[in-house]
Amino acid sequence: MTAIDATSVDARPGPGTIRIGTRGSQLARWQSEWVSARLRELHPGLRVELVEIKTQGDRDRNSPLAAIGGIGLFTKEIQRALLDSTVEVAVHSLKDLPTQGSEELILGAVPVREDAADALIAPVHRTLEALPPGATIGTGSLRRRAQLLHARPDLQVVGIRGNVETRLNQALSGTLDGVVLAEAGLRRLGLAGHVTQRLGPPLFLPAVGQGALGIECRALDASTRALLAPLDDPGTRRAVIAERRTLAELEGGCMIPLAAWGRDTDDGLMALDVAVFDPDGLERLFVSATGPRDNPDSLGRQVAEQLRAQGADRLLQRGSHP
Ligand SMILES: NCc1[nH]cc(CCC(=O)O)c1CC(=O)O
Repeated sequence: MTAIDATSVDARPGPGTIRIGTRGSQLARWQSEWVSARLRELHPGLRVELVEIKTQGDRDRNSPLAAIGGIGLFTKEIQRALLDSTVEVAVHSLKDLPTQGSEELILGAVPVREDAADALIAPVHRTLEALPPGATIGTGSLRRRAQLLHARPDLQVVGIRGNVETRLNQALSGTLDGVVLAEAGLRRLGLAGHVTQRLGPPLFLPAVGQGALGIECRALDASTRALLAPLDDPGTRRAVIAERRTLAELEGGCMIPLAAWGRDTDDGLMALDVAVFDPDGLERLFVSATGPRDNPDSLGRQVAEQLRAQGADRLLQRGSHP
C-alpha cells in the first residue's frame, strides 16, 4: 500500500507519506483534515501532510465573484501544485471545481455528500416568508440572488464575500437582515445552530456539486488512486457527474444562475432537477428527469437539451452581462 508505483511519474516525500494541497480557510482546512483522518483510518501507518496553498480567490477577498471571472478561482493554484508534484492529493469543495480541467487530473474520490441545501440565517425574522418588505439579504452568488428574488422580488440582495465566518457575522451583527450560506459548510464548522431556515429542494435548489468534496489526484498516480478509492461514494459521484454535465453543456464560460439537484431515487433509478434563472430571478426554467444510475452523463446531457429547448441559452446570455 505504501510502495511507490513504478509507473507513476511523481516523486513522493518518502514512501508512506502523501501531501494534501488545501486552501487555508477554516472550512477548507476542516475538509482536508477530514480527508486526512479518513485516509489514516483506512490505511494505518500512512502519513498525511497538509500543504496550504493560496488561491486567487484567497488573495482577492473583496471583488465580487462575478467580476473576477470565477473560473477556477479557488482551485487553479492547487491543481497546479498537483501537476508539478508539489502535492499528491487536492481536496476541493466540488462546487468550486470547474467542469473543464486537465486530462492529467482525475477525481480519485467523491465522498458521501453532506446536506446539499442552502441555509438562511436571519436572526430576527427567521424565515424568507417573515422578512419585511425590502429586507437586506447578503450573498455573492448569482444563483442564490436569482432564487431569492424569484421567491421575494422585493428583497434587497447585497453582494458579500469572504469566508463563512465573515459572512455569517454580517447577519449575527445585524448589519444585514440575513445571509444565505451552504448548510454543509455551516455544519462542518459547527455553526449550523445559527440556521433559522433550511432553503432546500425542491423549492430552492443548490449549486452544482454543493455539499460534496472533490478529491483530485494525477491520473497516472496509480498508488494514490488506490489510496483514495475506498473514500468514494458511488451515489454521490453519479449525482455530481449528472449535475456537472448539465452545467458543462450550458455554460458559455460565464458564471450563470443555474441550480441543480441530482440524487438516487427509491425505484433504483436516479433523478436530476435543474433550474435556470435570469439574474433578477424573474424567469425560471425548470427540468426534472430520471434515468438509469449507470449513465449519469447522459442524464445530464438530456436535461441540458431540454433546458435549451425551453430557451436556456437566451436566459444565460443575459446572465453574462450583469
Ligand atoms: N466558495 C464558497 C463555498 N464553497 C463551498 C462552500 C460550502 C461547502 C459546500 O458546498 O460543499 C462554500 C461556502 C458557501 O457557499 O456558503
